[in-house]
Amino acid sequence: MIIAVDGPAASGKGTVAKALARHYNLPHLDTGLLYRAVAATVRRLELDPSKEADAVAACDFDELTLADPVLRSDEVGQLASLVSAHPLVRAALLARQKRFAHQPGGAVLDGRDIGTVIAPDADAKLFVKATPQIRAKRRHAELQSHGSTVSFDRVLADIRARDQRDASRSTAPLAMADDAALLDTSFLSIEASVERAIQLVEGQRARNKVNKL
Ligand SMILES: Nc1ncnc2c1ncn2[C@@H]1O[C@H](COP(=O)(O)OP(=O)(O)O)[C@@H](O)[C@H]1O
Ligand SMILES: Nc1ccn([C@@H]2O[C@H](COP(=O)(O)OP(=O)(O)O)[C@@H](O)[C@H]2O)c(=O)n1
Repeated sequence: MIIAVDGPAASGKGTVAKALARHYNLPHLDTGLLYRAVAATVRRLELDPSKEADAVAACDFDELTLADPVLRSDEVGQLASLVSAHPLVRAALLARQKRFAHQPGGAVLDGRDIGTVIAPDADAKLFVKATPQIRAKRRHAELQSHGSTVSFDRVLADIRARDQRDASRSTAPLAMADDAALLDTSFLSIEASVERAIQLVEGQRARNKVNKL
């Protein structure tokens, strides 16, 4: 079974995707980490994130970069949203994500374009959302817990800028797939979000079975 989980920054998609992977015993890929690794590599090599060729060169990043805590920073998140808008960067990361999604037994992936581009054939698709204020509050708390001193206003402004850039780019913009189920986590605890996500996946699986009859 392939489960696609998409949504904007700090909506809770990673939390839900990890919990679904545990529940269904499936491997999980946080695709945002790939774009963050490209961004961190651009920064380390002092390349220009606005130049497509520079960003493409960084797609050949060292695998160890994926475990670097710097990937979680607000700055790298912003840079990731810049480099991810280049069509050739998306193309360079496409095969790896498609392979992960279509491995035997299935997988759970979270990102921006899983249900629309990486796995349009997914058995279940969720689009996770929450208000910008709530997402900024969660991300701010998360960054603080990792020692960051970034202000709440800065995090909120960055989230809004990233939402705008991710939704308006021409290649694979952040968008809810027509056949995705919406999960608004604004007023749900993590436990309630996960419970609802499992219900939605089960609903989609039941619908698929009926459609196959
Ligand atoms: N429903 C929720 N209620 C409160 N906090 C949440 C909820 N879902 C996620 N979080 C917290 O918000 C932060 C961002 O969640 P995460 O799943 O990483 O978001 P995303 O993958 O969409 O960026 C994390 O610190 C996470 O623990
Ligand atoms: N499938 C994906 C995943 C991430 N991204 C980009 O990578 C950036 C960082 O993604 P992320 O999922 O790590 O960010 P958060 O939602 O965790 O804040 C996003 O702002 C997107 O620009 C993308 O374009 N497509």
